[in-house]
Amino acid sequence: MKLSQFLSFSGNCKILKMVRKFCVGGNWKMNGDKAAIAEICKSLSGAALDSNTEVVVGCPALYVIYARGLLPNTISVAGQNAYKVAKGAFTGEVSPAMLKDAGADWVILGHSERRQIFKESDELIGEKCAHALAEGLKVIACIGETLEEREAGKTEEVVFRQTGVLSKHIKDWSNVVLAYEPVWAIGTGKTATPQQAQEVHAALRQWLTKNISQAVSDSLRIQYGGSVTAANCRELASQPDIDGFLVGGASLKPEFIDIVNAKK
Ligand SMILES: O=C[C@H](O)COP(=O)(O)O
Repeated sequence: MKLSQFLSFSGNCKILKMVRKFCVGGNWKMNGDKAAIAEICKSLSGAALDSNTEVVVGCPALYVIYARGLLPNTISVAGQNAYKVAKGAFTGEVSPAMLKDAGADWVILGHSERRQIFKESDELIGEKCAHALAEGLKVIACIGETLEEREAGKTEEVVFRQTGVLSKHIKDWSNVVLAYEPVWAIGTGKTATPQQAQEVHAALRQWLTKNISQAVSDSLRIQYGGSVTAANCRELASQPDIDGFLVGGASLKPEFIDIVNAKK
């Protein structure tokens, strides 16, 4: 093989390695009842969704079976939390095995609302991720800095620390999506600019290369979350290191379909 052919071949391999399937999650949080969930599922079932985008809806645990029964198989269902062990005397908790049994394929872990309101530590979130993966669930692991931390110039320090603790517990990243959600952008209408989000995603990818492996850095999907709407999703989706979204408020509305189709 001539040098020019080799360079072109290796260049193409690099491009192939970079292809990560866009993944959009809707996090319904503690919203909805049977009527509202039926309405959302009906609208998603009838929509023309980009088949190149993976779609996951994060449903309150109580409604996982119900939503699963109403959605097409092309849309996965996620729990929004799960405990770190399979069963036992943990009143009020739900295990990954239970979510799986109810029809969920995914679980969202480490959301900032879990970290801040329910005081979940980095360590507990890491343990939950390890157990959920061991039980066969795919995991959307959330990280992100508060406004105070951003203003103190600590964004990278915080997200690297959170990812570092995850990496102590996660040995195989193939069933993980990382969701970067700056806390100051969640539910506030203040979206990170595409440049701000891209900057953190690119820094995370460099961190992954240095601290885990080039393969994980190339293949791990990093979603952006925080006031994503139909109006801002396309520009965010055009950033090279943004591989999807984790959507809160807008996932309860018909505009979620436009967000799923942001790459179309
Ligand atoms: O999990 C989703 C995030 O908390 C974003 O929520 P939001 O889209 O309502 O800002």
